[in-house]
Amino acid sequence: MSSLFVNHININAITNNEFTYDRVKNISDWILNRVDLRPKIAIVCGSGLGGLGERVQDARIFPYEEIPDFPRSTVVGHKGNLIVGKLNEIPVICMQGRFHSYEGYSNALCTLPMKVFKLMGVQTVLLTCAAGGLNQSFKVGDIMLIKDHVAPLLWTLQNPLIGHNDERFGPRFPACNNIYKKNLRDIFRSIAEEKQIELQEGNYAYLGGPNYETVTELKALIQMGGDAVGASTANEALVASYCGMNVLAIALITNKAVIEYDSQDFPCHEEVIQIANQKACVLQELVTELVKFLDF
Ligand SMILES: O=P(O)(O)O[C@@H]1C[C@H](O)[C@@H](CO)O1
Ligand code: HPA
Repeated sequence: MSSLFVNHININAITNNEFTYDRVKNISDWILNRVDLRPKIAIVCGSGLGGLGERVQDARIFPYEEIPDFPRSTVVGHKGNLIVGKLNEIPVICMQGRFHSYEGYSNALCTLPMKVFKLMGVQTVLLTCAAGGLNQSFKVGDIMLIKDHVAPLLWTLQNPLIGHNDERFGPRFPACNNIYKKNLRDIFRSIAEEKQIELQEGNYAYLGGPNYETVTELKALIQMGGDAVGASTANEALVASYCGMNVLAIALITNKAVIEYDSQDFPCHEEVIQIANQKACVLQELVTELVKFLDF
């Protein structure tokens, strides 16, 4: 077993057979037994966006390596802490760092936290990520509300719902035409308007990474309806929605995808982190306000 991984989970398991109800319940109970709060909102912090976790008050911080059967964060800009506490007085559980398939994790494992949230009683999942802008009208630093996704990787055996289906999580054949809830997007938009923060809305194209995309791939993603491209979020949104939780997802445009052949511009993770750090406070402000409206 690689040193990156803890406990008994086979991280190469492609299907969700590895992540049985009992195993997920064990993780959920482990967390619930250590906190008094019962958060109904979960927040996932994307690359460079973990600062949100520092806003959580009365925080109980669990490094991922302490949580049984939990993977570890290996990416720069992802601290690897699960935080339970209050944001703007509202109980939340916050992932300071997520799991990506390019880290060597199957998508079933990348999305395991969504099932843990479900068994903890979470009702709304708020996903954040860094993404490259495909839409030519987007600027670096823009915030994009995700309306829908296109996810070629999830058309393959990397779909996290493949394998035995336990109906206690969700249905065998979940509908996916309404994952990113309009009412939540409307709330988020009105908060942004009130704060006079410009907001974009569009579709997130998901690929597995770790390489950035070729020009032809980027053109194909645009043809498919993508407005921004990234290596996370769609897999989590799929599983959260399958589990019956409400999903709101926000992408910070950290770079413009380079869509010209022979360009000497190149995307890089350092730039992604740098822009995310610069713009994180705007996103944090919006999310901090938002949670007040999500604690139904
Ligand atoms: O976790 P997110 O989706 O925010 O991370 C993005 C996508 C890649 O993991 C990485 C590329 O720089 O940042
Ligand atoms: N492509 C893929 N993932 C990303 C990008 C990108 O341009 N920017 C941030 N995450």
